[in-house]
Amino acid sequence: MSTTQVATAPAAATMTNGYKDYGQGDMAVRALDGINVTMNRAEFTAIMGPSGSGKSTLLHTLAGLDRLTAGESTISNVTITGLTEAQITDIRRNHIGFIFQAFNLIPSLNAKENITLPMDIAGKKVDKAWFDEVISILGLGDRLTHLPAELSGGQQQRVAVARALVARPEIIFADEPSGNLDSKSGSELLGFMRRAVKEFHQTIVMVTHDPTAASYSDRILFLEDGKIVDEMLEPTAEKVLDRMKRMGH
Ligand SMILES: Nc1ncnc2c1ncn2[C@@H]1O[C@H](COP(=O)(O)OP(=O)(O)OP(=O)(O)O)[C@@H](O)[C@H]1O
Repeated sequence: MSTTQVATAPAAATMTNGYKDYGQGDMAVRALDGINVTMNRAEFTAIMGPSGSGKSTLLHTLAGLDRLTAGESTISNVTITGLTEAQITDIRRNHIGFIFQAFNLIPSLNAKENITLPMDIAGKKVDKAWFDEVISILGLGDRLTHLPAELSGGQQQRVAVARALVARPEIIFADEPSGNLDSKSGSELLGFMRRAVKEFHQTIVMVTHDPTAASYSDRILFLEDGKIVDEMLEPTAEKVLDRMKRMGH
């Protein structure tokens, strides 16, 4: 290994001077307004902020689902700004996992097939021991042959989480992952995501409106009008609620 590789501890994802404008002229909206952020490996970051502050836009541009108007972003030390769509798709397949509120499970595939689908598409071999560990921790062992329609909401969400984790992506982006779940399933899911960060050194970036969900993270970034206006380390639900009250939302 060369000394340069030893000397740098690359971030899972970064954005430098990120701007995103939607629309033109009078209709133009600046959704991101000069974002500088580093998502460190093995860290769980939550993104909070009022409706329209740019949370989803930040998640989508970091994940290469949408392009910045100006600025730069990296995944796994690769600058994705300026790559072709095909190259970005390749980076997404190989380095990124997604957990969205709509689970996006394929109705005709059973749980196991849904979980391994991204790896099958990428032509990657599934690590059997790791697969078994994820399934066991998520309690999905006896549900693997079920179709999504035969699973509860919480089980479907756990399948979506397993799908994101099994490939061991560099980084997982989650948009309100516990949004549709009852509070017990939601806290189980968030507890598991936290465990994936602490025990398996997974990197997770999650958008949420929920102070309790955000309290599972290591760090919260607060967005307002497309800018990061504050950061909270080691958050608790009380601290987050208190901050939201002080800021008037
Ligand atoms: N495709 C689009 N075309 C035009 N404007 C958009 C588009 N997507 C987002 N915007 C605008 O950009 C701004 C930021 O939107 P974004 O969805 O990132 O906010 P958010 O913080 O995720 O909001 P919410 O909490 O309501 O989901 C908003 O003013 C929104 O109306």
